Amino acid sequence: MDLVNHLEGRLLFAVPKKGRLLTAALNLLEGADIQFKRENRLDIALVKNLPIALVFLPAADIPTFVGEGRVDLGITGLDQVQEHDAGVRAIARARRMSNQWSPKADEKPQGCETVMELGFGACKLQVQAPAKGEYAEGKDLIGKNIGTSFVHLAAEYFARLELEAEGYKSDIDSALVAGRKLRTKIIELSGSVEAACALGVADGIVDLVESGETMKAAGLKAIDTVVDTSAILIKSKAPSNPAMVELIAARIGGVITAQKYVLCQYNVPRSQLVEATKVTPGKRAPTVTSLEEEGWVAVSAMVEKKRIAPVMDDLSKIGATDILVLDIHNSRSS
Ligand SMILES: Nc1ncnc2c1ncn2[C@@H]1O[C@H](COP(=O)(O)OP(=O)(O)OP(=O)(O)O)[C@@H](O)[C@H]1O
Ligand SMILES: O=P(O)(O)OC[C@H]1O[C@H](OP(=O)(O)OP(=O)(O)O)[C@H](O)[C@@H]1O
Repeated sequence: MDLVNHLEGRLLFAVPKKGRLLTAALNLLEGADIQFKRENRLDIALVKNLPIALVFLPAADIPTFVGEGRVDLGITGLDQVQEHDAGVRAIARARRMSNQWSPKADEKPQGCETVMELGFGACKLQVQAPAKGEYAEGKDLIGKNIGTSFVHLAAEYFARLELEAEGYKSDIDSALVAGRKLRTKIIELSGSVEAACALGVADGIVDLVESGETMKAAGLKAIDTVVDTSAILIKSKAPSNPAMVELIAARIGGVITAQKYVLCQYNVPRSQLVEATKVTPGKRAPTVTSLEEEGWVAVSAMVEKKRIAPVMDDLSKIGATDILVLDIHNSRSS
């Protein structure tokens, strides 16, 4: 089937085609009941049960497609969105400087809007330098060679430091740093950035760190954080079908809530209900029902998964019994 000719009327949804975000993104789609079959080597898949087409793209390119309004929704890292935005600022500045900038009245609004954080893909974009070297802070690397795949964010980071070194205050306008001519040399690398210092290509790097293992193995230390990032759902500023965007966002939001919370049910003496409610306030409020036994109530409340063990300890302490913890398969709050 010629998929490209079957896209008419479908909302386009960009998903990372490989890498760190792929598996978690596919799990989210499954939880949201977005059913599709991806043919071998094809980067477009029609969704069977909704008027949507999935477009599999590199995480780094998704902000461009969404930001230009070519694709309505996307899953990517905040780092990638910020890198894209920094690139747009640099181009805008270059155009302004060369007097080529003329806004068109009929132009579609550009840029991505964050719909929600997705709760996976957490890592940090950090400035790193040799662990045994002389560089201890970002400003020590001014005028040096910096290897990175995040050239625009790295350039803005060093532009800020260079301006600060020249006496500017620390809350410098982003329009001033974007596309600024630098003393620091930003060297674009597309992967294995951590090798750049050991091989003499760079004095420092700007790269992602999750566990810190790669950085440690390469003899590097983190000296500053540029972006604290995780995966986000983004939408274009002028989506083709806003109602479908809302529907998908609500479904994905429900899956994320379900992944984050468990349902805690227990019995407690009514005299302890105020204390119990403090321990399990629920998302809005706990559900309280009377028990056949005089003076007792049954309580049910959503609790963050990561807090459930101490919550159970506290409930036991105040006299709760029959404490059950149930997984939530899916949820919807509005
Ligand atoms: N340990 C990690 N290292 C890199 N990225 C991570 C990590 N953990 C989460 N991410 C997120 O995953 C996104 C995609 O990175 P990843 O390296 O997997 O992409 P990719 O498309 O395979 O790119 P490349 O081919 O350049 O490696 C990053 O922008 C970041 O938001
Ligand atoms: O802190 P860690 O858990 O060790 O993860 C960080 C590493 O992971 C990423 O690289 P990736 O493995 O995606 O390969 P790449 O170097 O080719 O981008 C990133 O660029 C770091 O090198």
